Amino acid sequence: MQITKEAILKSLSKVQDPDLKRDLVSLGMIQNIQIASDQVSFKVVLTTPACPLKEVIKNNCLEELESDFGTGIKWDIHMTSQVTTVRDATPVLPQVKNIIAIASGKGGVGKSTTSVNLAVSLAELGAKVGLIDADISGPSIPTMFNVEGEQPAVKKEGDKNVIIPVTQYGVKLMSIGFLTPTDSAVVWRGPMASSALRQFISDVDWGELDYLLIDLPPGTSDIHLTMVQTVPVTGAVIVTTPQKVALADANKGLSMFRQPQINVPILGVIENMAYFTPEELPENKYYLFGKEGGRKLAEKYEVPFLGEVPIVQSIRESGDTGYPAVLKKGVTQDAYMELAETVARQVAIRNASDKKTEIVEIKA
Ligand SMILES: Nc1ncnc2c1ncn2[C@@H]1O[C@H](COP(=O)(O)OP(=O)(O)OP(=O)(O)O)[C@@H](O)[C@H]1O
Repeated sequence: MQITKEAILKSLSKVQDPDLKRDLVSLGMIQNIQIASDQVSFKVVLTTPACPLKEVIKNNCLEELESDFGTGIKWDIHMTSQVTTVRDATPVLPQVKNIIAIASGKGGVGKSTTSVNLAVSLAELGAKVGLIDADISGPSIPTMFNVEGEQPAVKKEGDKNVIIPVTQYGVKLMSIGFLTPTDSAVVWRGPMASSALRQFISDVDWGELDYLLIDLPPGTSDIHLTMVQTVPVTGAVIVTTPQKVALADANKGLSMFRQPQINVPILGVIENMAYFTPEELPENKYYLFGKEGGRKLAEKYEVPFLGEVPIVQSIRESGDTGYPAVLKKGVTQDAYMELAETVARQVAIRNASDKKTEIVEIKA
């Protein structure tokens, strides 16, 4: 077969993205084809940073090309990535590709710990990441990032004051905790917290982001409604522990996003504290709170199970010292990096469905 751009595209249209179940050409992933006499180069633009299927996709491309054009050509395949979005026409945060709500039914299941480690893992994978701490019940993110007591700077843009987020470990941060002194006993009323969240969304200079994570308060609250009324959310991640009492509440949290008038897609369920493991003996697993509760919740609602994180002493210590567990080599780093890859893949799968999430208008 003669080598032309069209012939190369025809050959590559036989290669599917295993997650998105569509061919690379119709997904627009093949770019910048350059043909020299016996050498061809092109880019494969994947939809997630550090896609775990990178090698599989590259090999599948090579196989199709060699079967159509023989083995005499040097194929220079450059694997790169660009996070996808269905938020491109939205007036609120147009430069933010994906907004991910992190929710839980019950307090204390490790939602903030998971949000922090997910945000840092996504940044470690090469993505541009922001994190909003909207948890009025205990804004713990400044502590978990070791930026307690920091004050975000403010700059003028025209007549508007714009807040510059605090950046730590490659993640841009805004927290309700930055607005109150560390030891103060300010009780956040719903309307005050809602107005702070609205400000975090519209008055903060987030710049370009691949993922903006929002750590919500536990349960269902005014804050959840403010979020979906202020900004179209790409999807929600539900964090739960495996025991019955936590699962009962996680059911409610998950159902809230599913209500027809809210209609935020569920990206999946994360099971935190899935089992206890001593760090030096990771093959020993003790199912303190029961086994696979989160997985069963995901099955019941037919949503993806995103993964499990064990109870490890160093995860708690990392939260307290403000140096996220994912930054230290070991079982916890592996668990969080894998989780982040899975979340990024689910975002790409959700975006390939092309359905936009709309801002919710709730009638009083
Ligand atoms: N996998 C884990 N292993 C060990 N400790 C953990 C793990 N996940 C969370 N923790 C610890 O459990 C406590 C509660 O976690 P965290 O504050 O993240 O929960 P939360 O669900 O955000 O709570 P809330 O929403 O009520 O503020 C913290 O001390 C945290 O360090």
